[in-house]
Amino acid sequence: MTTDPMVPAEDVDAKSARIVDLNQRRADRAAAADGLVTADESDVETMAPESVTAGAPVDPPDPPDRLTDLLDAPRRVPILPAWLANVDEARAQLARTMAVAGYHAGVHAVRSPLYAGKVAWYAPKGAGRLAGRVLGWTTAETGNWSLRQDAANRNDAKTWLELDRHRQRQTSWRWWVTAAGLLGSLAAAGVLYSDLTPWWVKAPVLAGGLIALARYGRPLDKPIIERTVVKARYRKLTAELTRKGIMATGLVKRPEDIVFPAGIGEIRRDGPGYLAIVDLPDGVIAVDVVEEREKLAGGLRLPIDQVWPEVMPREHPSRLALWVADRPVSAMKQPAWPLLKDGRTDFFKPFVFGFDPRMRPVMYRMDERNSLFAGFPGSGKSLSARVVLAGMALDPLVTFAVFDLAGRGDFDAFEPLCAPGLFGSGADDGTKADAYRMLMWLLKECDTRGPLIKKYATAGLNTENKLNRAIALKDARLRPIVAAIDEVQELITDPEIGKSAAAAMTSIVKRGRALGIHLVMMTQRIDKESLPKGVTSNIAIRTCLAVPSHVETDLALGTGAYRQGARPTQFEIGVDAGWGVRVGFGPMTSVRAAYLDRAAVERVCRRGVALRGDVVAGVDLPAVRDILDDLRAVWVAGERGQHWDTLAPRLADRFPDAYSALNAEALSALVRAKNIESRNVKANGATRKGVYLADITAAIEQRTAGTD
Ligand SMILES: Nc1ncnc2c1ncn2[C@@H]1O[C@H](COP(=O)(O)OP(=O)(O)OP(=O)(O)O)[C@@H](O)[C@H]1O
Repeated sequence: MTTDPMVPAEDVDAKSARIVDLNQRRADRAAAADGLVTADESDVETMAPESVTAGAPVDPPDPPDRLTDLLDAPRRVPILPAWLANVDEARAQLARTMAVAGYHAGVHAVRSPLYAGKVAWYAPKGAGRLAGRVLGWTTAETGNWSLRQDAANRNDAKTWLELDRHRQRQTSWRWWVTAAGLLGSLAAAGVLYSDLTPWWVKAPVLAGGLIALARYGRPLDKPIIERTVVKARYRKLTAELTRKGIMATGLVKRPEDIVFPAGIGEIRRDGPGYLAIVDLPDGVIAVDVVEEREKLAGGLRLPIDQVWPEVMPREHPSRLALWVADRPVSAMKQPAWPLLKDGRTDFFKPFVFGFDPRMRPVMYRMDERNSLFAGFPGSGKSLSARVVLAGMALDPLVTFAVFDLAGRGDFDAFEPLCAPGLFGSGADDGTKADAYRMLMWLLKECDTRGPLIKKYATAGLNTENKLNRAIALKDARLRPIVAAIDEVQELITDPEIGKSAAAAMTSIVKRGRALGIHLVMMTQRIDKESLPKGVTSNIAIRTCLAVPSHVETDLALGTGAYRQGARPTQFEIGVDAGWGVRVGFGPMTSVRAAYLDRAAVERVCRRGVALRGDVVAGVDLPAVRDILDDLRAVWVAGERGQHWDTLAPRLADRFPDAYSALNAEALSALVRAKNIESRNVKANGATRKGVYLADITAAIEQRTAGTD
């Protein structure tokens, strides 16, 4: 119901109506809009605008200058600068300073012959120019001559004579000064030239004098020393600039609608850049601005790599965090990985994985999680995952299993950490079969670990039925396992073992989490076949590196990730290698893994082997099974044929080590790979897909005949 806000509701007679002169009312409203008269108060369409309270200034503040301000200042500058208070920081600062000094010394040393040539060329010119200047001053001609000339041109003899008299008065004493200066200079030169002056005074004074003369003699636009530093494009972010940038996205109509929220909206330094937090107007959400990052960067007149708009997790969707770096982030040098030279990690605690655009450390955590690294070839998946494995090498309790199905050798450094049978590198069927066998071993571990952990939990080593460090330390059978598979899509899409491998992985990521089993998977093919939902949806930590579209983003990070602001699509392969968007541990963040080259990884792995006392315990891998023999072993006498969905559980019951995750589809794929057809089988009163015993027997006989 619409009511007149100026009239109390009880006074309104719903049936009554006012007779209004419409022409007069229109004229009034137009005049009111122009601010000429106040519109009629009883006009329901006329509203007094709410009073607007201007917020506090948000630009970075100037330092307080009054004593009371200083005393009341809520934040104080630390007594020691941050880089001095922290030993690592101080060391890094010193190293940076030395590196910069070394660089400049080198650059100028190489150019020194050029500089010497320039000095030799310009110094005589400088000497001539200096002599001319001194002479001009001594004779008092400088300035006076042109004035006299002017008087002469005007035939003004009186002025000319007056000017000349003035010049003579000046020059009479100046000659004395010049003569004294000349004598002093000659004496100084004599002392300098004599044996009284050691060479180490002579040389720098002479060089300094020549350089000074050359500087005086050179044209203004021809410096002697070349510029070696091109200053980075640096912009201090202000409220005006922030508004300008956001306006450039075209999403907001009026700059004043972009509000800096009280308390947190003050633009401030944050790492090597500025951070602004803004509230966007109604109907505009932060993701929209993230989407328009290019236009935003254009509005700020900065390279895109310097502009990092972000959605703020746990805030309302219209709140945007805009971080503007001092330099393009890809050109910034990342801090070194803190575990590079020493230190240990703990499977059950976070460790540093990489750094965000603001160069803040980003942590990684292994317990109760699994990992996925997805991205296009060259995006940096293998190197990113390698940092996770390198971190785990530094926990002596961790058992390793690593399979590199690309076979490029990115993971060779981890071989000494893996038990026999748990390392493989190659794009061949043998390596795939070994990786599959490793999955069977993990399934077996899932079966045996549960009851053991339960026993320790009841004994008071944990309040939940989950593996913790105390239990892992107590029982060698319960050491945490980190199992990595690079190019996992090769295994998942294998026509023979792919289906059962995917089923095994689904089971492992679901069950192994609480049992201290962490699967790390890497893939460059991001589609439904290579990344089955059953596997990915159960993986907690997912990192999506450079990908071409929102489809891959959502497949890798989970449905809706793109809508929530994940933009791995903006990373460029090559320049941005190693950058990815990560979800699953802390808020969604852009992170670049610490850069560890092959030598660094090898050093870390050697430390890992030493931490394990140079001993890597063997594991009890399940026997290699033959599916046809096993099917025969579970066949019930009298059956001609049987359905896949009956045979799969039979196999799982009889040989749990190998088949506990097997489903009908995976079994069918395994058997079809042996050239046996999947056929309609009538059994137990129903017809479904399955296999006939005769076909199995024939295939076995054929195989035996072939090997004889
Ligand atoms: N964190 C990083 N920092 C700097 N450079 C990196 C980083 N990660 C990767 N790179 C660079 O990117 C290159 C490719 O990395 P990587 O081999 O990990 O890519 P990939 O995605 O695994 O490729 P592929 O799918 O072909 O195996 C590396 O050789 C390295 O030069």
